[in-house]
Amino acid sequence: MKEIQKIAVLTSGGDAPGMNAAIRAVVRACVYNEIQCVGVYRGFAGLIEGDFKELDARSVKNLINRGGTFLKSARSKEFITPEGRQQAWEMLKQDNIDALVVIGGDGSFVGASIFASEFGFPIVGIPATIDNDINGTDYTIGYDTALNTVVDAVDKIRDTANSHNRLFLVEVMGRDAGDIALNAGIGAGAEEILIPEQNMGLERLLESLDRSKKSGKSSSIVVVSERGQLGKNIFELASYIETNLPEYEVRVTVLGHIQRGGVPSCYDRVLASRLGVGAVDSLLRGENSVMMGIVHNKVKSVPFSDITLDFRTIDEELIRVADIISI
Ligand SMILES: Nc1ncnc2c1ncn2[C@@H]1O[C@H](COP(=O)(O)OP(=O)(O)O)[C@@H](O)[C@H]1O
Ligand SMILES: O=P(O)(O)OC[C@H]1O[C@](O)(COP(=O)(O)O)[C@@H](O)[C@@H]1O
Ligand SMILES: [Mg+2]
Repeated sequence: MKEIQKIAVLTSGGDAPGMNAAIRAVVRACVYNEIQCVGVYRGFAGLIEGDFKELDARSVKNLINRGGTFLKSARSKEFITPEGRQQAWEMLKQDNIDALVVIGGDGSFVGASIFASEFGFPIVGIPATIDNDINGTDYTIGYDTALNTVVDAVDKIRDTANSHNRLFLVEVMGRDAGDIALNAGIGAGAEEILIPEQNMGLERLLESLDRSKKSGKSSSIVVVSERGQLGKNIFELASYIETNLPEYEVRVTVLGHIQRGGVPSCYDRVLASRLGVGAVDSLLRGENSVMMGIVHNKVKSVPFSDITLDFRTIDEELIRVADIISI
């Protein structure tokens, strides 16, 4: 195996608060181990174009507290083609890069895994996405900050909902994962939480809202994951509720991309720092095609083959708690 002397790092897919802290940790772990570090701009797109920049310890100053990613991120259609990946490999070879750290989400790891096996190129992943939808790690970088952003927003919505006796439907992100909706929903005291993993059905939703009204609740918050299962978008759902339960005055708030920005929480900064150092350690141990995960608060290498499996479970205990505390 070739000794690792130069590592490249990139951020890919949807950005997440804490990505900068992860890049910083990778760069500084390289400096600590006397290895060169190269930043790749715009994820796999910049890899294909050879958009690289040498980074040293001072290049990543004043970044630990900043949201977004200073290396920028992208979703690259070209990297999905064999020609695109071949071009990326040429660029890495041309710059004498020995290994790559990919900071991104599930999609980025599918691409990284294919690339690593096609070219036998050492790659280690760092999970960063607000969605928390990656098997093999208890938490992804950015998720904690996004939860706090959602809870803060819903707290504000609660003030106005209560003043006007209204029902608010609040849409949150999460692609196909209900983690943000379920946890922020519990944290913000939502009346109902609609997640993609569970279809509660329109009838049960109406029954529940009807019960709430009769139990004396004057205002309510329903947190709806962006891919709810009820077959209606959030605006259609609002009209459906108003038609069937005319006693409710309904308003809709779509939180959107504010969930992806902002100052990373302390938890995300610490997680990003641990996983960044762990990624460089992992490459220096000779590992390849693994993601650094956090499992029971310990940093752990998880093979890409285990995390790209298409299964997701939602914690039934959380659903039960949400039901009980919204009575
Ligand atoms: N099957 C694949 N083959 C090659 N590259 C892929 C594949 N799936 C995803 N990627 C790459 O990973 C990028 C990021 O994936 P995406 O799902 O958009 O975000 P995330 O990594 O945050 O889940 C894609 O734009 C693409 O370049
Ligand atoms: O930024 P875009 O392209 O609008 O994509 C929105 C999607 O990105 C996310 O914010 C993050 O997802 P990824 O980390 O997989 O990119 C999802 O919650 C959302 O469905
Ligand atoms: Mg994803």
